[in-house]
Amino acid sequence: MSNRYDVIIAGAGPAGAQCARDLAGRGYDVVVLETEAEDEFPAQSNKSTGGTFASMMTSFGIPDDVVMHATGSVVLESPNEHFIQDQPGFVLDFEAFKKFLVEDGRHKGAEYRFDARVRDPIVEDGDLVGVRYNRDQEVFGEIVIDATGPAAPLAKDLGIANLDRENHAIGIEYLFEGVDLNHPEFADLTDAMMLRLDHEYAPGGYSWIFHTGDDTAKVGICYIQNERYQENAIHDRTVDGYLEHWLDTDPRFENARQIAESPVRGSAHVQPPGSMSTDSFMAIGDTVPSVDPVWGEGIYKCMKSARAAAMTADRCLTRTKNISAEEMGVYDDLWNEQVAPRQDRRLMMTRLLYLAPNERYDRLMQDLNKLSRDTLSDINDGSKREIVKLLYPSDISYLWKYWRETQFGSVSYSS
Ligand SMILES: Cc1cc2nc3c(=O)[nH]c(=O)nc-3n(C[C@H](O)[C@H](O)[C@H](O)COP(=O)(O)OP(=O)(O)OC[C@H]3O[C@@H](n4cnc5c(N)ncnc54)[C@H](O)[C@@H]3O)c2cc1C
Repeated sequence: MSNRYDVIIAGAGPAGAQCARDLAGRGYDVVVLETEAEDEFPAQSNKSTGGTFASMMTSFGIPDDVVMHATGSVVLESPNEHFIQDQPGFVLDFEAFKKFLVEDGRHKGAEYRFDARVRDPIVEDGDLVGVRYNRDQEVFGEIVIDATGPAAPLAKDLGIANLDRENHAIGIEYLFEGVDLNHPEFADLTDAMMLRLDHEYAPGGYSWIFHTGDDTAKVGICYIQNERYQENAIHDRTVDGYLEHWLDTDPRFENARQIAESPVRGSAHVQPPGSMSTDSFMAIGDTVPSVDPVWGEGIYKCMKSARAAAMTADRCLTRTKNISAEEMGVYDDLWNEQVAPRQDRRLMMTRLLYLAPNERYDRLMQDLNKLSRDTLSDINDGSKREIVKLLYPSDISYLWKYWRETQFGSVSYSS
């Protein structure tokens, strides 16, 4: 087995595995190091609801057989209102999706090493030349890519990722059967992906029901964990406690039974990305935080960042033959232009959304019902003009709260 590659990728999540597909497809020697054992893969990393849209499926050639259920609409719920947008989507079997990406990458020539927990970068004479994994195993390469999600061991070591605990969002989800998807008190969730803004069930975040066929659905919640976002939270109630509370009090779950044994758990960071590359190094996927305010499309973003990294590696290894920080910086440019344009505004929308009280969510749904489909898509893309249309003078208090949040963090002023 060779121990020298063009590109070393840490992590076989959607980002790492997609990047390997792209690079191997272009003829590069690429190795992916994944901490989980192959016979269990994906175990703990099987952490996503897998809701996505046609653009992701077609852009990355994802086959229908990893789709658990095709949906026809997205529903947004607040405590007393809802908004329905017709939009074809797909709830992926996340395990099958991850396995497909690995197999397809292998087919194209990528090498995978499972049971390989990446520890730190190997730096010689100031140059990054490889990666150390497990106890003392080493692998060498021209370019190293961290795609380990929030773990980010390489990016952290190289001072690239500055993932802040204050911006940490956690999530939990179960698969249920016996869910009443067309309850008279709520919107019809048959063939829908539903996101609910309601601090009773997800203080400082949102909860969801994604239909997965018949009377089954993925049901989960996620929220930002810091004090400011937890103003509406009940002391000592854990994320599991909130999900239980939702299940106990929402009539749609009266006859619901959990199907899968263990819950899906995961986390992400809601914060600006900062720098994403340095000499012969790039950070991709959830190692770099990026959030969509309305739909939360993590998968599409991380696949696009994988493609941007593959394009950059191709350019640096073949065209410019230069892997300096300046050349690798092309990746940062592509990320800001193509992966998550106008990230600052999208981030602001996301944070404002989670800070607003329940009554404001009801009004938001009423307003969304009056807007055109294009307007909503523009809002999700961070259009200032369209965002302003949704704001009221009374929102000044949340804007103020948001400003203080971004200036001072949450714990320093918990009055
Ligand atoms: C509960 C939940 C629900 C979600 N639902 C949706 C959704 O419906 N739609 C959507 O688009 N997005 C969703 N997301 C977000 C989406 O899942 C992520 O954005 C996406 O999985 C990120 O992919 P990634 O490859 O960057 O990282 P990850 O998926 O985190 O993959 C990282 C990989 O690296 C491996 N790894 C970690 N540490 C090491 C190490 N030291 N060495 C080697 N390997 C390592 C892990 O085992 C894993 O395989 C959800 C996230 C959560 C937590």
